[in-house]
Amino acid sequence: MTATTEAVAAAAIATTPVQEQTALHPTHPANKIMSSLPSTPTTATTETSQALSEIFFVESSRRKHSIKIQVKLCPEGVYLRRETDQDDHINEQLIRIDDIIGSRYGPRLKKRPRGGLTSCKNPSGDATQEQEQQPDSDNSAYLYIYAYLKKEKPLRRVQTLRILRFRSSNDYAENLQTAELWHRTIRDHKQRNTTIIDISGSILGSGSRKHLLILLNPKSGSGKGRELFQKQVAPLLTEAELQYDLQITTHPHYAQEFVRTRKDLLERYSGIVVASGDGLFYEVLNGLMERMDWRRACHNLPLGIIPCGSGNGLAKSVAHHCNEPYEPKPILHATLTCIAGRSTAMDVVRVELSSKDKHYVMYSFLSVGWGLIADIDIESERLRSIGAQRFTLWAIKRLISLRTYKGKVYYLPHPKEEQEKPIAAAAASVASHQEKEMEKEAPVQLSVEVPAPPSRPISLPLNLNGDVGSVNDFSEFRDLPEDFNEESEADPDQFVDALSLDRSIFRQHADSWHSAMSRRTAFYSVGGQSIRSSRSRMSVHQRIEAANAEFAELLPSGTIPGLQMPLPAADGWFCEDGDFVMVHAAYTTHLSSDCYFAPESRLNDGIIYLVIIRSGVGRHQMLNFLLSMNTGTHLPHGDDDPFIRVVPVRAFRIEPCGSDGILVVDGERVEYGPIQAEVLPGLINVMTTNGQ
Ligand SMILES: Nc1ncnc2c1ncn2[C@@H]1O[C@H](COP(=O)(O)OP(=O)(O)OP(=O)(O)O)[C@@H](O)[C@H]1O
Repeated sequence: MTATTEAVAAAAIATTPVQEQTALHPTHPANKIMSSLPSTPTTATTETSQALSEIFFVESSRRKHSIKIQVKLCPEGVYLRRETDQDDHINEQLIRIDDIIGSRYGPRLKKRPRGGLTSCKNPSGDATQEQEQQPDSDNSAYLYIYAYLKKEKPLRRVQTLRILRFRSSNDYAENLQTAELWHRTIRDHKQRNTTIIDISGSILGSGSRKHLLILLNPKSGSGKGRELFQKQVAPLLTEAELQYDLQITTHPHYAQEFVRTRKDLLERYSGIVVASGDGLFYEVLNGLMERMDWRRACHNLPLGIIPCGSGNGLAKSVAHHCNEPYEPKPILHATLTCIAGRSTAMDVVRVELSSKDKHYVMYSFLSVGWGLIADIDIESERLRSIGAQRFTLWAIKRLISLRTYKGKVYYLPHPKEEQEKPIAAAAASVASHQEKEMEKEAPVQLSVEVPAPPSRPISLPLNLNGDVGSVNDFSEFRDLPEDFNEESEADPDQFVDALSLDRSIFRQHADSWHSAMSRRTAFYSVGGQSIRSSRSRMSVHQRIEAANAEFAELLPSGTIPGLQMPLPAADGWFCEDGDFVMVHAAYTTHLSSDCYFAPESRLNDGIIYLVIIRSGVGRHQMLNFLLSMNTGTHLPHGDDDPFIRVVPVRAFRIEPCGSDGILVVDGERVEYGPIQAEVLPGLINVMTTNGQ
């Protein structure tokens, strides 16, 4: 079939809804869009990179005149230009290729989409008999184009369906061929638009036709995960023609194990989507990090989140990053983000914890908290049945009896912060303010019965022993463990076991792991044994180097000393010692969908925002702080506030005194004790709409 303007007279366009069209005068600048496009109808071409263009007609029994619509399909999207017979009224619309999620072609859908089809006329204006035909005898082929147009003020996505009806031929197969060509062209334009080639030349994102892995926690949030998925997510995936494998978790750690052990993860999947809360995302991230090929997995498998949980801090942060709407349909909007086929690098934070004789390493993406917010989060769990009100109630309770915690907070300022504002100067200024403010705040402090703030400067560089004091050079370096015995034999299989990243082995020997990566040591030691092979001709030092090189591949190398080691002043560590109401570190903008905690944060800025609130802060100020967290106006500007400070850092360590308190990582409680964290910039990729 040759599709000419006449031949396409028997095509129809129907729209749902039509509110996207704007009335334009023929001389309106937007008309230039159309004139700059290829003008001849090219439907019959087999080269899908070319623009397709055809004239469609809309017939309405209510209208006297037929409406002619020129439709052009170009790499930029679908342009529709509508003219009435009088030719004095033109509407024009561009549906951007980014806003189109997919299309489908074939016979008319049995279930008529909302808005329905509009029957058509041919160019001569004769009413067609076919419009009255039953679907069975209809030889038209239909193309359904699914789009979600982005609108500002208020920011939203408007669901839009365009239906093109092809019936130039009496032969259904020929009409279908034309519809298929349009469908294929849309798909090609979309793929070309979303294929991301990274600096190493490899293809990321959904340019490929691999499956998506979707992990769904049926128990998350209100426990309606399955239902929400079926109703809101699956239809969009179908419209986007995305193939996916759905894994429904059956118990805690299911997702972590699945991701850790699935052998063909990289070969089969183009990305992993978590349909759940932040807890399951944490599992997936840590499962990936426990894989031997973690580096490739983190790089090649973008992670997406569809918020079915109760907190949903990451989903909100991603929406914020891409300037995408979130409420009132967070699941719809997040699904659109996951199927957009683009990704952005995101920071991960490596967290080390130590409690009694145990030592853990975990990877976090949201926050680490100690003190007030962590307490409210965890202690209010007992009121879960009353919903989100539990936070407000518990916050009031905790404000009335404001608790403080004694300990030390160390931090390594982010280089940007160091350049802009020398931290020691800032600390001195905070200290002098603090002295002045102490007098004003004194009555409130008494009434809340919290200890007075320390009278000495609160941030000072550290010496070698980790004590606050003068700066000394750090020069200690050991390259062999003291007990290293060149002649000792070890079963090479033990080496393999140690590298298998079995979680129990990993945690059991975590000390050795992190010390092998520490700057201070460069030795490899597993469970007190040194590894050697009698067959090897390598020197001890070569073997050490080789083992260390292998370690470097196995886990992201931290750059800060291990948790048991002192923090070298030469590397610029600072320390605050005293009583704290809370210390909360955040690396995404939102801790939950309504907690805009770190407004300055960016997904991949390599910065941890450390919010430190010292004892002595007034209850009224704390109340304001908590109430303004949802608008992001809770943090003081500059260094004027003597009690509340925000320090952009690369790494930090908290050493709480005593054993009574709560520590949270990504909103989940962890064992109470020393904890340190370091940002690993841009370690993973998360699905976004803009790929920036
Ligand atoms: N089938 C399951 N049954 C019970 N618990 C599960 C199951 N699957 C996963 N989990 C666990 O449930 C925990 C919480 O899940 P998730 O984070 O998805 O929901 P949430 O707590 O409601 O949301 P948020 O973390 O955003 O507050 C996870 O840490 C995970 O280990």
